[in-house]
Amino acid sequence: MLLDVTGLEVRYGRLHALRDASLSVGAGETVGVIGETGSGKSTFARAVLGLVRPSAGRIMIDGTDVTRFGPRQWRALRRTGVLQYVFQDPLRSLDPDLTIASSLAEPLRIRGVGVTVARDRAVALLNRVGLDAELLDRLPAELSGGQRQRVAVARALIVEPKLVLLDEPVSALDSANRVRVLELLRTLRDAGTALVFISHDLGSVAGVADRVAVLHRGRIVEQGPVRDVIGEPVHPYTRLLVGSAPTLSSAAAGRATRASLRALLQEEGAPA
Ligand SMILES: Nc1ncnc2c1ncn2[C@@H]1O[C@H](COP(=O)(O)OP(=O)(O)OP(=O)(O)O)[C@@H](O)[C@H]1O
Repeated sequence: MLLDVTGLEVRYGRLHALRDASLSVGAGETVGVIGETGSGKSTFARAVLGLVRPSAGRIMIDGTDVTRFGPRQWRALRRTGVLQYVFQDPLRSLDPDLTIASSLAEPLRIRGVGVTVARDRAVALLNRVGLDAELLDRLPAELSGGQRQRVAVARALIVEPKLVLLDEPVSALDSANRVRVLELLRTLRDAGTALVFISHDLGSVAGVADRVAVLHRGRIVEQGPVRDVIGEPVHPYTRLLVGSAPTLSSAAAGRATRASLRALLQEEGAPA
């Protein structure tokens, strides 16, 4: 397993942002994590990246138990490049003061790769994400949002990671750019890179993921192959999600059904 999370719990003070969350991702697999705002998606990403400490559970990355890693161990693990990430806002993944060429080359330069080779590799990666080499000398602010997000994906790929974690990678994009980035993610998946694709939008995830996990109030309430989860959603929250996305399934629910599912969720709703 490239990522093996078991019984993960994260608290912010008295708030349980994640409870007993278990998820594993094998080599070359794409797993979607979906849930509405506040369900704990970003907390899950932050825990896997070592940015927040779990209060219980275990996180294994490529066979290494990272649960109790300190900052120095995390830095060392990040340097191996096994795991890379892309955030919703590409400006968070890209240094605004660095040209695209420098941003792309930086992860390689840190690993001792020479300037010329790093630049050649940057050009190759830009091509791979469908961008022209003429963007190399621009700053992130001089690119469109979709171009920036593709640069962020290229930067994550330049060290040839086994696993890429993407937190809402298409949410800030218009529909044309969303389609482009989703196509790119499919290409990556087909090339054997394992992806964790976090999103509030079941529709975006469904076209890319092999499996999907549904987060609701900090718990994974359902997970399985995309086709099964969409075709036969079991948990009321998943049924509501699927029912609200009529293009995905014949299980599209009418307004009355959606209202009764919401009522059911409210009833079962222990405070998170
Ligand atoms: N640093 C923090 N301190 C305290 N509470 C936090 C912190 N970060 C997140 N939370 C709370 O934890 C819960 C889960 O937040 P999280 O950001 O993981 O949700 P999310 O599903 O990613 O939501 P969104 O889609 O809006 O980003 C929310 O109730 C949020 O208010």
